[in-house]
Amino acid sequence: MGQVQFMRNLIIETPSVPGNFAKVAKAIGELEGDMGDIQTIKVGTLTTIRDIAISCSNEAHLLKIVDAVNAIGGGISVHAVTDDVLQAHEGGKIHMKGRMEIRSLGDLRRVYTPGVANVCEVIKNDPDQARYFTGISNSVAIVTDGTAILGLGNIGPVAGMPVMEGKAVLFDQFAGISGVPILLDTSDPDQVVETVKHIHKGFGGILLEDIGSPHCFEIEERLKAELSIPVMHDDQHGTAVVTLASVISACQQSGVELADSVVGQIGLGAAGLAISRMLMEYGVKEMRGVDRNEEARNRLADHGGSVVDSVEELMETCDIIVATTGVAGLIKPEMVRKGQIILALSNPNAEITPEDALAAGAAFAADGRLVNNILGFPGIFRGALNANAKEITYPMLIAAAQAIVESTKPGDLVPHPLDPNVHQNVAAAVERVANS
Ligand SMILES: NC(=O)c1ccc[n+]([C@@H]2O[C@H](COP(=O)([O-])OP(=O)(O)OC[C@H]3O[C@@H](n4cnc5c(N)ncnc54)[C@H](O)[C@@H]3O)[C@@H](O)[C@H]2O)c1
Ligand SMILES: O=C(O)C[C@H](O)C(=O)O
Ligand SMILES: [Mg+2]
Repeated sequence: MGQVQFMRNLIIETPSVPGNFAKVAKAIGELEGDMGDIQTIKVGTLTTIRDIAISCSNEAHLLKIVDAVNAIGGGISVHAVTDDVLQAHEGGKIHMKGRMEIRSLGDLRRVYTPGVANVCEVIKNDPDQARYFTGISNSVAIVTDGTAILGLGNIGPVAGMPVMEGKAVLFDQFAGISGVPILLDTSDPDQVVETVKHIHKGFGGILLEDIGSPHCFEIEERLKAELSIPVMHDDQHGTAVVTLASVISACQQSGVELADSVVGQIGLGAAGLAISRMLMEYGVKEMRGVDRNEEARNRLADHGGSVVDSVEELMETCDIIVATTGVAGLIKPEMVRKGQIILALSNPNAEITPEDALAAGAAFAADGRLVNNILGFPGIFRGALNANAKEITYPMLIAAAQAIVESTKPGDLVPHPLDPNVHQNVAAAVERVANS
């Protein structure tokens, strides 16, 4: 199947006779539609209605699938096409909720005035008490300027809000952290730094998200230096942690020594430079990189990596390939060398699909849906907040990567993102290092 960007649900009616659903599945499969969740909405005496999630390449591809299902005949028909992804976003994905219910006047007086004044006094007299008597130490600001939303580019912070809300949902579910999106209408490093400094008191940490390069580097460095709470740019370090973990697992499983491997990075922006730096810090034989932007190439060289001239040259000369360009289909199957490990991490569409990379001879291949910073940032912040850490350091990040490797089942590259153990293990490892 080609790149998956288009997700819709087909509401399909079939006569309630065994074998009819198989006909539908065959028609969809023959056109390379990828079936997801299937829900039976109604089983009637005469007909059955199912809601089938489909991933396909584009609208034209979907229409072909609909036509093919309708062409089966015998009473099988597509009733409607719905957009479950859009529906799931109606009203937004997050909501600020109280942790206490107010059922009586007594509750009201405890939660609100006059009782609350006493707590304000306690904090005024000893500001550290805010850690216990407010939610500040459990809240992380998710800050974006909208300049590098996934691989969609500079689409602005409001269009990027669904991604930020998504990160907030993940923070809540996997780490019990309140993630609060902050949308900035400036990308100027001075203004971003000033703004975040002025709002940081309400948060225990700052997650910078989808802020483009090169301004993301200056913004993160300055905020880390000026704030005494953990600051992390997810696209840099969250991604680097998960990439390091998947590279370690791939090497372990294919009997390759990472220390003897030449690793090639395609795209040296926020994610690519951080991945290169982390792999060099961990220890690889050589780190090579390519980018269409000269400044980006120079940054890799400044950090000790070697620059090559083309994607083709990189593909020819490296054992392990990581790509973070935002350009779908950049790696052609004919560029893949037998036995290579290929992590094409751009979202929403990869530089090469894992299926195509494996078919072209890769030993291991994954995309950005699998190797995703979801496995890193919730646990990293949980661990840092638990330890009351003032910053997130390299040793904390390496410990997070090792915890991901240890949580990975044999045969897999990374753990399943819904496995709660991985987030707990990452948090525990980060907390341990922060406290040491
Ligand atoms: N899987 C994950 O967890 C994860 C995490 C972070 C970013 N990403 C993905 O990585 C991509 C890049 O994100 P980013 O934040 O680093 O963006 P970025 O804009 O900072 O970096 C992209 C870099 O790719 C380079 N580039 C673009 N086209 C190129 C080409 N044809 N050849 C060589 N270089 C090229 C650009 O010059 C730039 O330096 C996005 O698609 C994003 O979704 C994935
Ligand atoms: O948001 C994701 O899925 C991962 C990453 O942060 C990205 O920008 O692609
Ligand atoms: Mg991102």
